Amino acid sequence: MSSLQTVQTNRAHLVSTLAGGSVEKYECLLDHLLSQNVLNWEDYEGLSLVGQPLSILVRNLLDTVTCKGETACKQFLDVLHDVEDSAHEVNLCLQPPEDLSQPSQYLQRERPRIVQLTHNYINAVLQQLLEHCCITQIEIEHIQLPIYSTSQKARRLLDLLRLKGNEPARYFTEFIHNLGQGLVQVTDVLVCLGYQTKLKTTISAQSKFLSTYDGSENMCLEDIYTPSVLEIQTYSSNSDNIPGSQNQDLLSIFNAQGLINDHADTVLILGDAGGGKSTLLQQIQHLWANGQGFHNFSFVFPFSCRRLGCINKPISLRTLLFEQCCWPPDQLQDQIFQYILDHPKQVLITFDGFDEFKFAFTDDSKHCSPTEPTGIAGLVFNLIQGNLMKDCIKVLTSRPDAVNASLRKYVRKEMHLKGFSEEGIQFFMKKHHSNPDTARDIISLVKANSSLHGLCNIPVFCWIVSKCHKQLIACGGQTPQTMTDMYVLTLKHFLLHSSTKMKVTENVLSEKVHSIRHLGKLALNGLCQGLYVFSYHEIAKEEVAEEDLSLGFLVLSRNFSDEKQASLQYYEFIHITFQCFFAALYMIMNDDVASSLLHKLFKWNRKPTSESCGRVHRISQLCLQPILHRQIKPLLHNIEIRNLQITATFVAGLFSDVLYNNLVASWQPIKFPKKRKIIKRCLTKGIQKHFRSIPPALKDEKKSMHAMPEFVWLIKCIYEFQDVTLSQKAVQGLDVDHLKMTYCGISPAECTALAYVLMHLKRPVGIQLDHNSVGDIGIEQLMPCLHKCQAL
Ligand SMILES: Nc1ncnc2c1ncn2[C@@H]1O[C@H](COP(=O)(O)OP(=O)(O)OP(=O)(O)O)[C@@H](O)[C@H]1O
Repeated sequence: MSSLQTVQTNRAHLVSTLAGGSVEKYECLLDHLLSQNVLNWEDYEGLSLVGQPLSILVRNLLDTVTCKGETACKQFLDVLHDVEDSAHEVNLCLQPPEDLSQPSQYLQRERPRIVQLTHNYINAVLQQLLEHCCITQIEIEHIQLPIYSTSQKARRLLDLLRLKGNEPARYFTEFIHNLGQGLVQVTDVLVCLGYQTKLKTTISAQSKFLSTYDGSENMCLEDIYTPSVLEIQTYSSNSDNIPGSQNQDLLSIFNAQGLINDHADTVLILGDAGGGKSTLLQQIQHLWANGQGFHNFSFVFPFSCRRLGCINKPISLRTLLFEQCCWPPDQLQDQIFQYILDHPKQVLITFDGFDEFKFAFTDDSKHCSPTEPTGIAGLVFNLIQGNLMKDCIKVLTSRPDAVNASLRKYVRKEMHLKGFSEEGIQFFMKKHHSNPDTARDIISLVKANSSLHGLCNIPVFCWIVSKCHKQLIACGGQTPQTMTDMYVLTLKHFLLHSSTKMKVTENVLSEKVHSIRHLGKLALNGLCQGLYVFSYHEIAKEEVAEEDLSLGFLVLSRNFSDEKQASLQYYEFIHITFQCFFAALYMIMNDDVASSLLHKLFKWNRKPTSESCGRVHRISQLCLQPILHRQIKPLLHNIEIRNLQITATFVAGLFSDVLYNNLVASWQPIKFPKKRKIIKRCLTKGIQKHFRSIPPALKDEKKSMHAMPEFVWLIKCIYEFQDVTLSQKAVQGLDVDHLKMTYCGISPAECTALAYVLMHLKRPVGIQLDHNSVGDIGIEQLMPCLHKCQAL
């Protein structure tokens, strides 16, 4: 009997078997018939109408096949036989594409196998195609309709690709084929795509909101993110034309411009406190996780050095990635980890806040095994060096001070984050306030007030100004001059808003003195012990009550608090600078804090003492342990230098006339006048010591002084103190013709302070400010001292 006759005589049987079977089986049959050209697309479309009863579709199929004659019927019977046979065991071996100029034909020929191969991972596949702009989100939504089974979704995808032209089909063909020459690699990658989807979901949720906003404001990153000025550090001797030093976008972090060391994998991003380093990383992670950028990375593993520092047991790379970022299904762990190791170029690892890591970088010990556990410091350092995950890009952010020369050997590229430009400030204000009138008022306020303007290029200050705009506008002419003024303003803002009962006219500082004291003690003890995250028990021990927590300065640590139970929650200050601010408040308001301690605050030694070397070990043990109630005095040495400087700057600022009077009226601390005198003396002596170290001029040469960053810090403290006589006194001993301040990390805020002090110079000097980020706003800040500049 011919095949045609077989089909015709067995029609009733075929209809009842096929129509009584599953839709999946019928559609699988169609896939095979299409792939073998028994059916053409027109036939296929007519035979795969959704919503039609299966019996009608089967009858139509038999009609179509019989109309096509003997050969078609034979192929039909063979295919039917194959489909029946392979119901449990499908041959998934894809044939390689011979001719990529005809990708649609390949996809049609391999259709049954592609459907089988991809349907379990269809979400991940669709995501991959979206990221490569092969399909759109709306198309995905159509494919993902809940009426379709996963196989049907895979078929809808293939149907769509046929209509989308050559490029998407070619990408998909390559994608499917490049996965490997066989089943194992194909599933490897698809399994990894599943893991990628999970990782993206986790990171998307983690990066959605800005972490350091107080609890009352749930600010979405994408609603507020403002591009900051990012510059490539080239260390070119020619300061007039530094190639690539201009503002860069986020993609430039990964391109080849400005490479210092081709063989290294670590990109270093430096920036000052509150300059936006964490936010920048968060934006990269957010864009990646939401398929909006950085598509060349299959996996992004974000780490906070603050959190890593608290891992005090040996850990392997594998555990680090899976435990800290995203846990894969148990049975797939080996496969996924092997894929990660085999494809390091597809992996991005970010380490945020290296200055908080508490371990100084060293390349002493080599660790190359991805599965053997080792100490967390060794693991991170070996990743940075490329002994682990060579060729995988690591992005490390840090405040400048924490990076030593031995780390620099492994830096591929160094970039500096310089905060907001003029346009950035305005952009931020407009994003922060949906009411255009409010945004306009704040922008005019900032523009009209030079010192405010100078501060606002640092994002965290921009946020403060924006948040406290009502008080600022109400201040009238008396807007904040210094960084400390800004923090006091924020303090009052938070205190006022924490209680609905409090009236603006009441002295909030005096009302809430106990809360400030509790938070201050916690902050200072924390700084002294390198603690930035506090357990519920530590908080309770420092007598920080619910009422103090409700002020909003301490927020739940996103990294640590997974549990719902109060006793398992961890808190951190909304920003590290606020921890420094509260520590400073505590030092000046508390008569128990000895005045001699203030001397120490301003006389720290840059070289590590034997005690501070030992800190590395001690702190790792202390991390997340209850705070020990020790004397504050001996531990002051242990404060990380940058934080110590910020705290000292706040201490100086709290003694400015305006704040001094305000705080005396609120708290009446007995030792206040004495402490003020000490600070004044420390600052004068500090700067004079600096001048005394200037070597005498060589014969026929001008006498010049090369300022160190500490000089700029002292000037900043003097500015914060806001005392004209102190400024005059500070520079009266400066007898130079040329003041070189290159590489001193000077931004507009420092320019304001420099102008405030240098305007009292007895005679004009030449000032050299290359390799800082002065910019137009900085020059504007320098105006008051320009008459003392022979050359700038
Ligand atoms: N690009 C940005 N767009 C909008 N807001 C920003 C941006 N960068 C920073 N901010 C604001 O400034 C705050 C501080 O920024 P961030 O924590 O990123 O600074 P940082 O450089 O990591 O500081 P630190 O070194 O002290 O940890 C953020 O919480 C946010 O409010």
